Amino acid sequence: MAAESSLRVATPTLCNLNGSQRRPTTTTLSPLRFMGFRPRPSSHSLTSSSLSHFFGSTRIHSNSSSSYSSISRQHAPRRNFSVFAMSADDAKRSVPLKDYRNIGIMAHIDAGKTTTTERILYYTGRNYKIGEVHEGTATMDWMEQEQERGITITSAATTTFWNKHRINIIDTPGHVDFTLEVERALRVLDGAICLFDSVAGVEPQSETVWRQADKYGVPRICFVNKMDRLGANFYRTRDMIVTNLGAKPLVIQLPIGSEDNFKGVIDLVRNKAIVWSGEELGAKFDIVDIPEDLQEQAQDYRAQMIENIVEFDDQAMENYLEGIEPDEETIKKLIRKGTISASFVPVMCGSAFKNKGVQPLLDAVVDYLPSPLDLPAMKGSDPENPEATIERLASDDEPFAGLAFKIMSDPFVGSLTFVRVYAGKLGAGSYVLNANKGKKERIGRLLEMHANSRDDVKVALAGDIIALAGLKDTITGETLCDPDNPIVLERMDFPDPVIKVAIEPKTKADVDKMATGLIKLAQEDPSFHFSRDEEINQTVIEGMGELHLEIIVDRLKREFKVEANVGAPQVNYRESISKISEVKYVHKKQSGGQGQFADITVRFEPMDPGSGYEFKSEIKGGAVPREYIPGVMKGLEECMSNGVLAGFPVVEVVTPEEHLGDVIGDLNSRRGQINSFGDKPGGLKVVDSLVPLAEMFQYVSTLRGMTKGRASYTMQLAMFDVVPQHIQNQLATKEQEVAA
Ligand SMILES: Nc1nc2c(ncn2[C@@H]2O[C@H](COP(=O)(O)OP(=O)(O)OP(=O)(O)O)[C@@H](O)[C@H]2O)c(=O)[nH]1
Repeated sequence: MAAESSLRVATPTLCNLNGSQRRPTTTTLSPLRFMGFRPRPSSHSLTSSSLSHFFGSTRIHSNSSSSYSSISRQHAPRRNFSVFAMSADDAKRSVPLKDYRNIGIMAHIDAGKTTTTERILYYTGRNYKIGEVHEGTATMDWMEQEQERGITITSAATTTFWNKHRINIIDTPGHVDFTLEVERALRVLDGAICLFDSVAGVEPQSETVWRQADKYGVPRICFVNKMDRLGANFYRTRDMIVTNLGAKPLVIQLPIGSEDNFKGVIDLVRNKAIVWSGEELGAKFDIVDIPEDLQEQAQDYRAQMIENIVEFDDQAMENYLEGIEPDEETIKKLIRKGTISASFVPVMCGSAFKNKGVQPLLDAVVDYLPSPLDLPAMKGSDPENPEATIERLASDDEPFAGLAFKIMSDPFVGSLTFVRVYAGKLGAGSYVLNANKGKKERIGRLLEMHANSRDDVKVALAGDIIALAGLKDTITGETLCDPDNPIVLERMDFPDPVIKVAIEPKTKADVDKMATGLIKLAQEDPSFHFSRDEEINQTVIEGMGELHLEIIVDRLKREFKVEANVGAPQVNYRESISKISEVKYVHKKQSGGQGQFADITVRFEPMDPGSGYEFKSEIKGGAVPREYIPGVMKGLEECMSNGVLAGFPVVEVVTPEEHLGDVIGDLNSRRGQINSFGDKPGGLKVVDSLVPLAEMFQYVSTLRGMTKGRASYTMQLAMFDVVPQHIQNQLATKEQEVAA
C-alpha cells in the first residue's frame, strides 16, 4: 500500500521556490486530471490572493495563517489598547471559576444528544417549553436544515445553571461528515458527556469521537440513553465500552427495569434508588430504598465501584482494607479524581426522551467533570519566538487569552466568532490582538449564546465561552490575546476534504451571490474548501461527504439565494510516493549583479501510510545558508497539496438477516472487502467492510431500495490506498475527453 501524502525529502542543496512547478515525484498523472477537473490554479485553501483573483473586488478575509513576524511590524499593536474596557463592578464574577463546567455532548448519530440537551435546558430552567427533535422544534437544532432533517449540523453553544454552577454546553453533530464540529468543540471543552443508545451500544461514530476526546485528553461521563427502547441493554453497552473503546468503565448507577418497564436508576454512590413517577416532562422522582430483588446486584456493583476508587487515596484505601467504607462525600471526591485523571469513566443510564435520569446526570456533571481550575495551565508560544512556551493559568488576573473556535454568520449581527476564554477578562468595545496575524481587532459586542437567542454582556471572564460580534480578520483556530502579552495557543487540526463536486451558477445574477456565499461558508467551516478554474469557467466545492456538500448547496440557496447546477460528486484523489527517487536540478540566473547558481538534489522516499511527511536537510558544513532551508521545506509542502490516492471508508451496514445476501453481493460489486460480520439485537446483522469511496455515492438510496428501508449504514474514512491500474486508466481517459 502506498503512503498517504507521505514524502521524505533529503539532500536539498538549494532550491528555487518556483521549483514547485517541477514535480519531481515518481507519479506521472495529476490527480485532478484523473477526475475530469483541471488542476487548480493555486492552492485549494482560501487565500486572499486566490480569492481576489477569483472574485475581483469582493472583500475577503484570508483563511490562510500568516506568520506573525512578517505582519506584526506593519500592524504593531499600540500600547494604549484596552483589553479591560470595563468597570470593576462589571468584572466581578457571579460564579466562581471552580463552579464552571464547559462540557460537550458527543455520540453516534441519533443517540439522543439533542434530546438530552433539550431536557437539560428544561430542567435547568432555561426552556419553559421543550423542543422535540422529531417535531422539528428542538432549540439547539436551530438551522432550518437541522429542523427539517432532525439532525444536528452546527455546534450550538448554550449557557445554563445547575446547583449554582454555570454549565456551558456545546451540542455537537454525530454524523461523520460534520466531524470537524466535534473536533473544534473538543478542543475548547473541559469535559464531555458521551451518550450511547442502549440498544445499539457503542457505534462506529462513538468510537471516532471517543478517540478525538482521547486526543484532547477530555475527561468523560458515559450516559447509556434510551433505556426505554425495545432491546435496551445497559450491561452489554458497559461491556462494549471495554471492548470497543478500550476504556475502563466505573458503573455508578444501575437501571431499574428496562424497555417499557424502565422505572429509574439505582444510585450506587448514595446507595439508594431514584424512581420516576411518570414519563412526561417534569415528572417527579422519589429517592427510595433499593428494591429487594436488586439489592444483591447493587451490593456487588457498589463493592466494585469502591474497590476501584479507594486506590486514589491512601487513607481511604487503609480504611477500606480495615473494612470501613468511605462516606458519600469521600466517594464523590474519589470518583471526581479518577474521572479528571481519565483513570476511568463513570457510567450512568436513563431515558432522555422519557425524562428519566437527566437530573442525576446534571449532578454528575457538577460532581465529576472538571472546572477550568482542575486542568493544567493552557500552553502557547510566543509569536515573536515560536520556540518559547508560555503558560496561562485559568484566572481573571492573567493577561487575556482566548481561542476562536467557530465562526458563524448570523442574519442579525453579521459574523459571530465563538471564543473560549482561557485567561483574563475581555470587555465590549476593547481591542485585542490576533496573535496569529499580528493584527488588532475591536470587540463590538459580547454575546452569551443560548442556541439561537443571545444576551448582551459587558464582560467575558476566564472560563467563559462567548460569541463576539464585530471581528474582521479572525478565523477558526486563531488566538486573541492581550496586545501587551501576546501568545499563540495551539491551533486545531482540520481534516482535508475527501469529496468534491463542480458547481455552476444558473444565471449571471447568481455569480456574485455565489462568490459571497462561498466565501462566508468557507470562513465558517474550515473543512469546506472551494476553488475556481477561470480557463474552463468551473467552480469546485470540496467537503467531508455527500451530506456535507448537500447542506452547503442548500445553504447557498436559502441563505444567499443562489440557484446553482451541481455536478456528480467525485473523490478527492491524492498523490503519493511509492518508491525512492532522486531529482537533480541546476539553477542559473545571470541577470545583472552577482547572479545565482545552485545545484539541487532532492531525494523522495515513501513513508508509512498516514504518517504525514518528514523533511530532512542533509546539508553539511553550512554549504547553503541556513535561512534558505525553511523556504525549501515550504516549497515542497506546497507541492504536496495535490495527490492521487483513492479514499477508502470503512462501512458498517446493519441489516435484517433476510437481506444479508443482497447487501453483501452489492458491497462486493462495489469492490468492497468484507472485514467482519456481527449480530445486533432484534435479529439484525452487522457487516463491516472496506469500500472505495468512489463506489459509495448514493449508497443510501440503493440500500433503502434493496432492503425496503430496513437497513442502515455508517461510514468513515479508514485510509487512502492506491487506485487500481484499470481505474486509473479510466480516469485518465475521462480527463482526456474533458480536455479535448
Ligand atoms: N425511545 C427513546 N428515543 C429517544 C431517546 N432519546 C432520543 N430519542 C429519539 O431518538 C431520535 C434521535 O434523537 P436526537 O436527540 O436527535 O439525537 P442526536 O444524537 O442529537 O442526533 P444527531 O444530532 O442527528 O446526531 C429522536 O427521534 C429522539 O426522539 C430516548 O431516551 N428514548
